[in-house]
Amino acid sequence: MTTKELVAQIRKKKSFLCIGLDTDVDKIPQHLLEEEDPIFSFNKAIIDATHHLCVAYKPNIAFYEAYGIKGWKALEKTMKYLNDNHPEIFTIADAKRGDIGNTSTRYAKAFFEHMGFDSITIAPYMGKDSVEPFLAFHDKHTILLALTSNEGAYDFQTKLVEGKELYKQVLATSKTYKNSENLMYVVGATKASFLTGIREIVPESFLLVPGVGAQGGSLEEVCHYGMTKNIGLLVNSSRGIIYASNKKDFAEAAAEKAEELQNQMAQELQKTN
Ligand SMILES: O=C(O)c1cc(=O)[nH]c(=O)n1[C@@H]1O[C@H](COP(=O)(O)O)[C@@H](O)[C@H]1O
Repeated sequence: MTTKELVAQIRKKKSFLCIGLDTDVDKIPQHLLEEEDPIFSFNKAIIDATHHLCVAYKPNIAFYEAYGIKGWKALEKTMKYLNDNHPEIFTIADAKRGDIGNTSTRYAKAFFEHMGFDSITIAPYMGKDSVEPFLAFHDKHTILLALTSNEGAYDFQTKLVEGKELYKQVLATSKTYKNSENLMYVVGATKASFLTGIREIVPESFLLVPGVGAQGGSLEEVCHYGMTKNIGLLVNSSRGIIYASNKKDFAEAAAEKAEELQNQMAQELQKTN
């Protein structure tokens, strides 16, 4: 999917919501455990109930890898279901990969070609030759970790390197990479006050912003400091939506939570018109 198509979907649905499919068998409703593939059944029910309210889904790969081959199959089925039924939805493999060049190419093939994702999250630590293999894929997006939502973000990301915070170095340097137009960045919602400085370096780039809901970030602040003419934001919530209920009404409860966020987003979008 191109960025232009993503922006068109955001305007059409009045939503820049990304729903995180962090599907944990210990948290899903008990009755689903009787199904042949509980993880896929859960994801399908969530997708069926929420796809009109969001523009993206972000399966966090750890939640699938944790169940071995069964988890991987559930992920493949989820991606096939999404691509067959909702090709207008932007998909994010939250895999946080990155390795030497030839290995990065294999990761890119796995997620972009085999699994059919539109994008993948990448750790920038290994630098240019570990990121560029992902950028080489046409109409696919590489979402580089810039300033993450967690407490440990302050261990390295905000430290000064040659007089500039490391996350700012990541933003500035990555703009010099080949095919850098395919870059997006992760900025945690808990770090909204940093967004003004971030927008000085990447004024137009899309930002994936996790951390609203369970981690306490504020949607209003994120929009205030981070929104651009072309929106430039995908705001993710995982647990706050998908585990709104662990009873039979889980999908309806998820849709209610998603709708609350979508309503707030529609109001924020009005401000950009
Ligand atoms: O790359 C991410 O998506 C990510 C980056 C970050 O800085 N913080 C962060 O929470 N995430 C992911 O976003 C999701 C947040 O989930 P909730 O806190 O349940 O909404 C999880 O899948 C995290 O792995």
